[in-house]
Amino acid sequence: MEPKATCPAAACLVERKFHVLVGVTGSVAALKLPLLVSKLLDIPGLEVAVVTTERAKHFYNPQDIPVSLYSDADEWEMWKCRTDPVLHIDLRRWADLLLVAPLDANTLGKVASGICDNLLTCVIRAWDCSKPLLFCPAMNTAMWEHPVTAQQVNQLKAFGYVEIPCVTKKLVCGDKGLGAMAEVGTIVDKVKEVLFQHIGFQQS
Ligand SMILES: CC(C)(CO)[C@@H](O)C(=O)NCCC(=O)N/C=C\S
Repeated sequence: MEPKATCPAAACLVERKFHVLVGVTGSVAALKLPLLVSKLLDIPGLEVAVVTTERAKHFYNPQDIPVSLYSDADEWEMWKCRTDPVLHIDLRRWADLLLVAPLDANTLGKVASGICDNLLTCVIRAWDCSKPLLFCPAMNTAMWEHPVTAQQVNQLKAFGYVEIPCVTKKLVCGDKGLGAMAEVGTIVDKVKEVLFQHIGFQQS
């Protein structure tokens, strides 16, 4: 995952790219994934990879995702015996920032309670909390308004994860209300903000 330096000295001279791992889950807002990845790639110095849940695959075409796209099967393809790499650990090491967009109601619940039954939730479960984790909730308004949602969003914030709040829209099912994923521009601006903070730390 890391660029191979030709020699140790060169390693410190190579300004490696800032690694953004995008997690995508089974909200209809996952149809925005190609646009989100495209806008992130417009930021100089970023390298992007995607981890998808199985349900998210219903909402985008993998041919529209021009970066590495990992799913549950990849973990099991890679690991056959004890000396093989563990994909969710490789990914948590590779990533400097994790952006879960959209975070659907199901995965919100899993993350809030530590369930890790797929590649994405395993990456999150193993996440190094010294690195930024940003999440973009997206779900039907009725789901958003259920009292468990606020409890679980607050639990993720208590972990130190950063919420990019959902917005009010006429949703695809016809309901009008909160639950729409934040606009892609808002999400990308937040990533830039965190990135510049991070670089600021590096340069200080
Ligand atoms: C899809 C998009 C981005 C179009 O603007 C917007 O409606 C949205 O974020 N919806 C997510 C909410 C959701 O998952 N609804 C599921 C049932 S209503």
